[in-house]
Amino acid sequence: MAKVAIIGATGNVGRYTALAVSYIPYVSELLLFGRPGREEVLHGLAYDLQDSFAARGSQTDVKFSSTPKDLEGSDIIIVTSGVPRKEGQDRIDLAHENARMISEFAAMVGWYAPDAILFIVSNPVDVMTAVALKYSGMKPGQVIGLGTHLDSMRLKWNLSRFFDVHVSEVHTRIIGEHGDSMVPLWSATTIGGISIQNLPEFENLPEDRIMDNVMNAGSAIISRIGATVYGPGDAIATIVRTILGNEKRVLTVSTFISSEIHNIGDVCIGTPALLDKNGAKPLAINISEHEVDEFRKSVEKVRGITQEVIERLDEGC
Ligand SMILES: NC(=O)c1ccc[n+]([C@@H]2O[C@H](COP(=O)([O-])OP(=O)(O)OC[C@H]3O[C@@H](n4cnc5c(N)ncnc54)[C@H](O)[C@@H]3O)[C@@H](O)[C@H]2O)c1
Ligand SMILES: O=C(O)C[C@H](O)C(=O)O
Repeated sequence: MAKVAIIGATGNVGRYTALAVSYIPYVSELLLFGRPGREEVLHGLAYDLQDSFAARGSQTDVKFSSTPKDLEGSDIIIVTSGVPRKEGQDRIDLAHENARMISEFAAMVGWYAPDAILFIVSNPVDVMTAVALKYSGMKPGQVIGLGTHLDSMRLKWNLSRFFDVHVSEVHTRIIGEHGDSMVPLWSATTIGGISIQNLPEFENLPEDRIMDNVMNAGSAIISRIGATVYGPGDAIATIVRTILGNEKRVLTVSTFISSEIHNIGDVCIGTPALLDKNGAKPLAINISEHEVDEFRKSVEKVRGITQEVIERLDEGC
């Protein structure tokens, strides 16, 4: 049985993530963690979750804390703390502001729970995953970000509607930045196990319109309700369940790649990775020439911003 901690549990994503994660059968303890001064809110949230557990007959223990030592013994620590973007902002605009708090939380996790899996959600998630990797001192496979898993799910949904098939019949993935330079892998997309390019409907597929929907999903939700909540929370819970259950599924998370995809790497970015109880192992894959070019651009963008953010942090700015 496992202990899962959520740093940033009082936020929009943190709250729903707590509920979604509590449905995973391997979770015996849920720790809601926040900064000092947030104890009353954390306490209220713990009470409310307890009521939910009572209502559904769950034995999961829910605790709250702002004391770093309480992170000890966690199997997974999810970080959802950070400033979210507002309408009109890009996720990248949050980089410098969120990097400082992520570096501090990562150092705390590296100290108190060095064997845990550290799972970053805060945006820009690829850059924050690299910051967390550096400042936690943990091994690359132990530090993951939500990456393009949610984007891949958004594409899956759009394709299931276009082909009019059950969503579980669609296998697809998006790699690269969780942002404007994301790359859909049409070469790795199948419907009912058949390559999408071999289906007659493929020639009418409105690729640009679908990718527009996927890329703008976050801002379309934020402009209407202020935050994305259920999509990220359930995407996070899938990844947590995969890791705790040692399920060895291949999901597209942000993780450090050295040269796995066509010799491109030295960055934390969304890439297909095998997930088990030890964390993420990026897969070496071959993709089409066009996809390689687009992925290289995405990597260069994310690597550049990551370097700038880490330099500023190292200078203490
Ligand atoms: N990767 C993804 O797909 C994805 C999806 C949704 C949200 N996010 C990101 O997750 C983060 C949280 O989003 P949200 O909608 O829950 O925001 P929110 O404002 O509702 O919650 C923010 C949380 O961070 C904490 N926090 C804020 N400033 C802090 C500081 N200086 N020190 C410590 N903790 C601090 C708050 O107390 C709160 O718990 C944002 O960065 C958002 O962009 C990422
Ligand atoms: O779009 C955002 O800023 C939130 C998140 O990254 C998302 O894609 O839902």
